[in-house]
Parts: sequence; C-alpha cells; structure tokens
Amino acid sequence: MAQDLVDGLLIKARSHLPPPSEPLGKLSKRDRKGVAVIKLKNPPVNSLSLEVLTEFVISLEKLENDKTFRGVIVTSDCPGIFSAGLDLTEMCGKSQAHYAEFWRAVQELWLRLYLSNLVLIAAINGVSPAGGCLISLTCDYRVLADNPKYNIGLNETLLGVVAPSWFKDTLVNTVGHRTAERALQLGLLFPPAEALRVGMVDQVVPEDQVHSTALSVMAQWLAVPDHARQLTKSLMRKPTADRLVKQRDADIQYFLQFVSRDSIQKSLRMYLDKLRQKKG
Ligand SMILES: CCCCC/C=C\CCC/C=C/CC(=O)SCCNC(=O)CCNC(=O)[C@H](O)C(C)(C)COP(=O)(O)OP(=O)(O)OC[C@H]1O[C@@H](n2cnc3c(N)ncnc32)[C@H](O)[C@@H]1OP(=O)(O)O
Repeated sequence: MAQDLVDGLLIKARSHLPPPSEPLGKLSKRDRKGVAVIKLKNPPVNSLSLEVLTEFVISLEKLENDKTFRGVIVTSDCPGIFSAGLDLTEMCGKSQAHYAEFWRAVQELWLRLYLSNLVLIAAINGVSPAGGCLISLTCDYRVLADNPKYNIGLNETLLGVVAPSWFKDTLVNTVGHRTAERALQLGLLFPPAEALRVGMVDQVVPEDQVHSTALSVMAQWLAVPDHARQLTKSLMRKPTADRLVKQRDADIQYFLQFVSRDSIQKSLRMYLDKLRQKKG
C-alpha cells in the first residue's frame, strides 16, 4: 500500500504541544522506503512563527543527515489551510533584535528548502498565501487539492508590503518573468485551475487524492539516481540561492528598515485588524 511508504514527522508550535516530555518534532524511523512527511501543525492557520520556522529547519536538517531518507512530502495538518504565510504578529510592534532573528529564520528555511538534497513534494491541502506559497515553490513538485477556496500566490502587495527579491526569484523560476511580474504587482491569489494554467502548481487533483498523488510523484522522482538529480537541482537553483547567501546581512538590514517604518507597521496592523474583525 502506498501509505506504507510514508513516515511521519509533525511540526508543531510549542504553545500547542502536549506535555513537555514529548519532543517538538517527532521523527520516527519506522519507514524503510525513505519518504518522510512533514505536516505543518500550528493552529488555527499554520502561520509561520519564529518557533515554527526554527522547528521546520531542525526537522529538515535531521532528515538531510539521516541517509535513510531520500524524499519529503510537505503538507498541512490544519484542515483547509496549507499555511497562512509568515506570522504577521512577528512583524508588528516587536524589537529590532526580534525582527532580525525572525528574518534570519525566514532566510534559513528558504535556503534549506530551496537547496535541499531531498526530493520535496508539496501536497497542498489548503489555502496557501504568501509565505505558504513560498514554501510550496521551494519544493520540486506541487500537487494542489481541487477546491475553489484553495487559492495560492504571493499576495504581499495587498498587505502593503513587498515580496523580497528571493521570493520574487523563486516565483520567476517557477512561472516565468511575465506571469510573475503580473502576479506580484497585483498580489494575485490563484484558484486551482488558474494556478495550474500559469504553472504555479504541477497538478490539481481531487482533495482525497492529494496525498496518494504526491506519493506516486515521489516514486517517479526517486527512480532517478540521487547524485545525478541532486547535482542537476543544484545547477538549476544554486545561482538563485547564492544571490541571497552573498548578502544575507544586508537583506536583514533592508528588512529591518522596511518593517520598522511607521507606514509599514500601520499597514500590517490594519491588515491584522481586518482579519480579526472578519469574525465579529
Ligand atoms: C524591496 C524589498 C523590501 C523588503 C521587504 C521586506 C519584508 C516584507 C516581506 C513581508 C513578507 C511577507 C510574507 C507573508 O507571508 S505575510 C502573510 C500573508 N498572509 C496572508 O495574507 C494570509 C492572511 N490570512 C488569511 O487570509 C486567512 O486567515 C486564511 C489563511 C485564509 C484563513 O481564513 P480563516 O480560516 O477564516 O481564519 P481567520 O482569518 O479567521 O484567522 C484565524 C486567526 O488567525 C489569524 N491569522 C491569520 N493569518 C495570519 C498570519 N499570517 N499571521 C498571524 N495571524 C494570522 C487571524 O488574525 C485570526 O486571529 P484571531 O483568532 O486572533 O482573530
């Protein structure tokens, strides 16, 4: 059975963890076929807090160093939401030191994912704006559930912020320059059929088939010898990643200046308020 191929690894935010005796990221070694599943679990919306980013990096590092694993399926444990993107509360009303630590963690996760030697398949089982979309774009292949609510895209401009150059590069490398330019300026969130048409995802399948499709795709990618596939991936991606690696500190300083502006703080606060008021 396909499910037998899969091992489980759950990323959880500490605040939602059961007793402290349980490790944060659970990495079971039961799997023999070398495929792990990273399930994001930070309810209610899988926002990427500093803690989740850090935990994600640690989990990936463990998998990279454990030679029994050759592939990872990245998916969500929150119904209907793949990830709401970066945790906006981490970018609002905090200290400069906090912003710097947060942004370094965002950079680190992007670099780890984008340059991973593992085959990464995104099983996108929910809405996926901004940072959520970015995570999927770093994967080697994206399978999206066919649900009209499951929009995906880099919507930063709609929040009054700007997708940094390496977010932009990741999108350009996936969908091409013109589609990326339009999508980024307008902050477009694509419904599944559109996302497929522009190449933001590779496959759209019925919701109950996302996981099994990701597994089938994984088998196809794992049929290729690792060394050849990994070197090819590096050839394709390293130039993009190197642009950030060469100027990580400058990128952090740029983020600090940008996010500390009164106008940006105001935009982010207004956006958060709008989200919160939606309910009431
Ligand atoms: C030139 C270069 C310049 C350099 C620039 C530098 C930096 C700027 C770059 C900034 C990059 C940002 C990337 C991002 O990822 S920003 C995040 C963008 N995300 C979004 O726009 C998604 C927002 N959320 C939603 O649209 C919805 O929540 C949803 C995901 C569709 C789910 O909807 P629903 O199920 O109805 O849930 P609620 O909306 O009621 O939300 C529940 C709860 O969660 C809070 N929340 C939602 N999203 C976030 C988030 N991203 N961060 C923090 N909190 C979030 C929401 O406020 C609710 O909270 P309460 O329960 O307290 O009301």
